[in-house]
Amino acid sequence: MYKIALLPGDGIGPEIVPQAVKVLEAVGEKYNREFQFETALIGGAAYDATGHPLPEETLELCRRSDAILLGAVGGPKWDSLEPHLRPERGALLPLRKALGLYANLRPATVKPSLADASTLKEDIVSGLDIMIIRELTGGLYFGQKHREDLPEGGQKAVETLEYSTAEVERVARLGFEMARKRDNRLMSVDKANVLESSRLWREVVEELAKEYPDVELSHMYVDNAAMQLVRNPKQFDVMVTENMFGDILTDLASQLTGSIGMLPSASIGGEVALYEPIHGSAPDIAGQNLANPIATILSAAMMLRVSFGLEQEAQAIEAAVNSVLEQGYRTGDIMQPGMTSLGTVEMTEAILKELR
Ligand SMILES: NC(=O)c1ccc[n+]([C@@H]2O[C@H](COP(=O)([O-])OP(=O)(O)OC[C@H]3O[C@@H](n4cnc5c(N)ncnc54)[C@H](O)[C@@H]3O)[C@@H](O)[C@H]2O)c1
Ligand SMILES: CC(C)[C@H](C(=O)O)[C@@H](O)C(=O)O
Ligand SMILES: [Mg+2]
Repeated sequence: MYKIALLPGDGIGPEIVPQAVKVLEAVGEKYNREFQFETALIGGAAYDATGHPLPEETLELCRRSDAILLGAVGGPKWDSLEPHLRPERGALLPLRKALGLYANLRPATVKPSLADASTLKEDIVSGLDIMIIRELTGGLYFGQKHREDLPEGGQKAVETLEYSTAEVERVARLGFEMARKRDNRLMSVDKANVLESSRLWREVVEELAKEYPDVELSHMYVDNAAMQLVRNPKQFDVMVTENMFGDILTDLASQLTGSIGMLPSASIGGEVALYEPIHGSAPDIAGQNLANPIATILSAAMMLRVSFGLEQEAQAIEAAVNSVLEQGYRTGDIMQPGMTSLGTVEMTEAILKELR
């Protein structure tokens, strides 16, 4: 029996997480696996109910679960709260930190039938399969932050960007290990021409490379990496980068796959892993049955593979998703002429039909 903590959160979160649950239940029935779900509040929803975006009970549930599935947090309703009470800074980041989830795996793969949904030309993206590893508990996000009033009026805002050797080494090691499981190529992305933290990053990665002579290591500055992802994304296999660069590059990469609604993620490195789509709470489409549930459903598939070692079950979900897309079913974000437009729930039903 696998205990899964569900944290739907805000916006489209409470719409998409139940879709992934239905898919997990169907997989459980088919392969005779038992999943037990327990739901907790996080983000704005938790703030509204308890006065804090990350209640102690939520953290405690996560700690005694085998894996966590999160929807998304945040939205305009909570944007003017004090930073420590905001869903992003008060819940999501502290949750990742508290659980020690220092590596975030974000695979950008273009499904065979979706190559023409990309903003790029089909031949540039078809067959694309990149694994971006984003450092998740360091860098600017977790540096010191403060504000100062200036004598001449106005303020100064300060954030520090810090990385230690150990922080770089553990995530880079994961990059090398991942490269070994794939095409033996690792691209480390930094800004070593300007940032001291990136100079250290590069030195540590270079040093570690001695342990992985079979892996072809390259370095690229982040500005160039953004450009190369659009110019010729298939040059990449595994990429590893720091927190903020990874945040930005993965939203960019998601568009190569057709939509941000397609890109799942796994945050690992601690005792219990967290799975979530890379997108946010999409307030503009929330509550309208418009959200693409596939990123969350594929995050559940990653959970089966990475946390539970259920490879066959994970593949069954991925195959069902591919098959539904091949049949021409689309949510609004990946809609193309001649295809059948479905809502969040109907897309899930189509996937469930394939799965059963
Ligand atoms: N992990 C998280 O919880 C997370 C991640 C990113 C943003 N956020 C938060 O979400 C809120 C909104 O942020 P944003 O608008 O910058 O980013 P967003 O990812 O929520 O939305 C960006 C655009 O993509 C669309 N989109 C996102 N997910 C979709 C899906 N599944 N199906 C179809 N379309 C989808 C949205 O409609 C919107 O047009 C903010 O409060 C932000 O801080 C949370
Ligand atoms: C909401 C925000 C804090 C978060 C991040 O920047 O890590 C999000 O953009 C993500 O990609 O998961
Ligand atoms: Mg992001």
